[in-house]
Amino acid sequence: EDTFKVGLIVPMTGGQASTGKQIDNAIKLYIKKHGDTVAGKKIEVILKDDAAIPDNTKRLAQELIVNDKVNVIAGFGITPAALAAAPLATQAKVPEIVMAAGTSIITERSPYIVRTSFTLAQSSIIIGDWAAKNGIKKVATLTSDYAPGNDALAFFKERFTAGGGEIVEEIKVPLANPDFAPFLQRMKDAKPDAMFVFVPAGQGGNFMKQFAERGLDKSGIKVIGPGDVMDDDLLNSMGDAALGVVTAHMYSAAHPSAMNKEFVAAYKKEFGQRPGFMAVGGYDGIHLVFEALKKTGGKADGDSLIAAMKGMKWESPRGPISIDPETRDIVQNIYIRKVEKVDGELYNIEFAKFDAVKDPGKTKK
Ligand SMILES: O=C(O)c1ccc(O)c(O)c1
Repeated sequence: EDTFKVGLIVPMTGGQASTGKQIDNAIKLYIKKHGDTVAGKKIEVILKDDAAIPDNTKRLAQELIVNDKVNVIAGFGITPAALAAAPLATQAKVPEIVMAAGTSIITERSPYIVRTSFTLAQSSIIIGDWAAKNGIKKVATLTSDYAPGNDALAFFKERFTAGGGEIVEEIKVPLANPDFAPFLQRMKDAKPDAMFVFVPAGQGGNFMKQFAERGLDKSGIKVIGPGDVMDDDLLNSMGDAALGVVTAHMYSAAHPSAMNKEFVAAYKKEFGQRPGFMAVGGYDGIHLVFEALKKTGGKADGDSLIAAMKGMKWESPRGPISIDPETRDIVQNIYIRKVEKVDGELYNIEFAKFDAVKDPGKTKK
């Protein structure tokens, strides 16, 4: 009666484990700072590891809803996991808070889905325009072969070619354990001005390692993309090969706001490493749940919570954000950033800002 249960389903093991760990850490940090009681209810987070396998996600969501009677389900490290839970959210009228996955269609799959992460379309249109306007003429693309990679590719390509750019090579790599080496050799031979890269969180370190091993860092081929490949939790271990990489994204650990400085310091103190963008999706996702419950005065049914979440606005470590009342998707600033060394550490330094970007990928406008 006076508990409010959050069923948190994230990958804590397997190739996407860094996503789950960042989200779990961020939620712990949020609750440490804000307490665990809202509108007279004690918030209980029940963590489940789906290893980013959608069949697991579906089974866990079902168990959490039916047995544990959770009030919301949250997390969802990859798009197929978020989609697998959508019919259950609809059927049970339980809000599904997407804290990580980034394919545009997700929020259209259930009226109970609200997203606090990002869409690939949001950042890919911006890097597409930027590339065309900044002397990049030929681009080879390398994208992870599943829904968010396809969104990143489609939205980048549309803007970059509209701006006069040419795509000279398109390579798709498998989501699980990709070996980039054979593709990187082809990239080197194709001699594009830049490589547009989308790999999900957790894979950027391996990508940059293989990039440097094949000497591409000295080939004059620039790396550009959405910011996933330069995730802050791995960036500092990539070495100088990452210097100069330009990406568009919603979060940098170097975002110069007072709130972010405090967030980064507290996260580092607690967990011994930098937060990445997945941590911020989790931090804002739990904030959304807390604030919605405050706004309903403790009414915990799905319809009241979703109504409270629509149009909500707040300041995040990433900057000002809101929930689009029409689409339930996140509206946020997208920053263009360049990897630079500051006090001996690598950071994505923001140098341009696009305010309040809505997801450009909705089929219903
Ligand atoms: O599956 C996804 O939607 C998705 C998108 C972007 C990421 O960086 C990621 O780790 C997962």
